[in-house]
Amino acid sequence: MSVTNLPPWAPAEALSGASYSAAELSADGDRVFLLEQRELPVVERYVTLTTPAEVAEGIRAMVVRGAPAIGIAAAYGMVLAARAARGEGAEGYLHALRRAGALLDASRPTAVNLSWAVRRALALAEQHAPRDGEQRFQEMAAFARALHRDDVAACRAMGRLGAAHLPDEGAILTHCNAGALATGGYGTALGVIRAAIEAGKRLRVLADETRPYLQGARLTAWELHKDGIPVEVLADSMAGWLMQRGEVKAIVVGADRIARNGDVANKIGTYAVACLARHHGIPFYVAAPWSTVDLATPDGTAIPIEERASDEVGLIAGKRMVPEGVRARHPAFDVTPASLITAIFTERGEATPGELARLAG
Ligand SMILES: CSC[C@H]1O[C@H](OP(=O)(O)O)[C@H](O)[C@@H]1O
Repeated sequence: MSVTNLPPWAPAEALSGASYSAAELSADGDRVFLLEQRELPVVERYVTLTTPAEVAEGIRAMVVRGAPAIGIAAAYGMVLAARAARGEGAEGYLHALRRAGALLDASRPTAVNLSWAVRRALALAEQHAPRDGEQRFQEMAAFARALHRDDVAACRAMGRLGAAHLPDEGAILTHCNAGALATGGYGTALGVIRAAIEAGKRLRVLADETRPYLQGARLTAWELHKDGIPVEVLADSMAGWLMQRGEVKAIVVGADRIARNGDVANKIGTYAVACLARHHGIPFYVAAPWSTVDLATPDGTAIPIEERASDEVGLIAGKRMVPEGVRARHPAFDVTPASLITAIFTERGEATPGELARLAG
């Protein structure tokens, strides 16, 4: 693994459509570039990875995070596996891709985009295994790049749909980071906000800091400030007070897995925000690509919730905040019931949670 302070790709190569990107594949398909999100907003630094195991560790350790972004990173990890297996016959190739897929799929459990991307890569591997090694590798790279491009297009499509539901002016509350840094580019929840502002709406953003990884304070604020979009950061305890004072006009969040009945798994704290929104009669919107919808999961009780290390809560910038010997709970996600959600925006259309299956096509 190597580290650089500048995007290691030529500007024309980035599929994100921005000067930065959560994950990119080199032109030769031999390296995966991840923006080291644990060091933002202070340092913009990129890590260059060359094996599926390194990509899996980058996802587990949250170098790259965000449901669509980790799906894209996993797809790029499968490209590295296909490249390394160019000299293998069909059986050896499939064994190598299955091993890489298992590593990548095991890196984080909640975002369905990860397993969705690995499943699609393995389906392609099954289909082209008998072909020449170089041809398999190029086909896997084309698949992964198309998945990245499709995600950016999906973000822009759902952004346009959602933008119509936002007020002409006022403050929009967000939770966690569902922006370009969590996707292939442009963002889901932040894509709705970007599209609304591009359409002339005079909006500003209240970004929940979102302890303990601080995706809101460190990542959402960094993205929006870079775009010149007005943003203020809130401690997670402040949202209710600002809703009670009438300052919050709407709420838009992302998702990591949407069950068939419309229940939504998202960053821990989302459920509390949704309860407050309902109490104050404020619209609560979810924006997510169809790759986040999991029709095989009947409802939110069946969504696996990632438990992360206690010290990710107990330490802040390496400084101990919880006494030694005292455990800090760390569920990384919670589930917001469909009944608290006003509408879900996807690239296939918008739906109330109960109507989601209608978009399945
Ligand atoms: C556009 S998906 C973003 C989604 O993923 C985040 O989780 P994490 O930062 O732990 O990967 C969070 O739940 C966001 O809403």
